[in-house]
Amino acid sequence: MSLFVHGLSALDLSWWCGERGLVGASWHVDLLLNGELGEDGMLFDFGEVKPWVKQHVDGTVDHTLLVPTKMAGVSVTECREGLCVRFSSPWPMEIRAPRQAFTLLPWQIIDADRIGRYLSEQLMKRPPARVTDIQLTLREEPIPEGFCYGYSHGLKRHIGNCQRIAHGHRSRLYIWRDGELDEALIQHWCERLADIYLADREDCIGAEDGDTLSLAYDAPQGHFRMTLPRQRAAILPTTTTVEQIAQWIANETARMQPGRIRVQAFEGIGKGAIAEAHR
Ligand SMILES: Nc1nc2c(c(=O)[nH]1)N=C([C@H](O)[C@H](O)COP(=O)(O)OP(=O)(O)OP(=O)(O)O)CN2
Repeated sequence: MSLFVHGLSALDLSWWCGERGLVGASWHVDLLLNGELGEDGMLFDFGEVKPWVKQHVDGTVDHTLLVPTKMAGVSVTECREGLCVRFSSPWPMEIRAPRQAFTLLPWQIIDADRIGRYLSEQLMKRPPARVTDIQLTLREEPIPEGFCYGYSHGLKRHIGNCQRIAHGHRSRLYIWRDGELDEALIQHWCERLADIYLADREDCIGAEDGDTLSLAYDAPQGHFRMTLPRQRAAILPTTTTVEQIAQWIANETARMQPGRIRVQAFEGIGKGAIAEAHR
């Protein structure tokens, strides 16, 4: 007998890619269980399946930076903050943060299917009674070409795991000008915000004009530090909540374009903010 749950939870995280660098990702979590029926006629109560899996993914990969430790140019060492992780290709980045901000995977590359198998294996270490096999799969939300943006960030004031300096999202973006959906504007922003790091100006340290951007903040989970090429980041005048991202896009767009601008920015799957601005 098999039991399935589609869209059981959503994962929001960042991962390091040999071609794209720091990539923000959001995935639906789907689950398939195999096993035997109990006397209650169930394989495993849906009411128990969901918190069991959600607790596991939230406590492991969710809101972390996935690091392929066997990729050439990746190094992991201990440091005062916890772990210092350095990447050299396709561009250099260093992050110092508490251990819980990273998921170290002894792989050369990261891919969604493999993460799904990894999580399935972890869950199978302590399977519920009567469950003989677990298949967890990660599924991208289908987003039309040109309407998708992806970023990484950290929210130092968040009491939960969003305070981690490099977690990210893959999301929809819609922009209207004077009530009309403006596909050219959307495409412009999606290209500008592809695989970008969004930094809060308040967290920037060091020289304002060099090629390297350094960020630092302290949050409830510990000290977070990061350096990356300035061209891989966009600096916002505020914190990078989705409300402020939507407002920043609206304000910046209104500065360049006449008319009433309305921005609907998602943060991951199924949630986000709407902001307006006009010139
Ligand atoms: N009003 C806002 N609340 C939160 C924001 C935000 O921008 N505006 N942002 C975050 C984090 O960035 C976080 O990455 C989003 O987390 P979310 O997936 O909602 O949080 P959970 O994992 O706890 O929720 P699930 O239901 O488990 O997906 C947080 N809040």
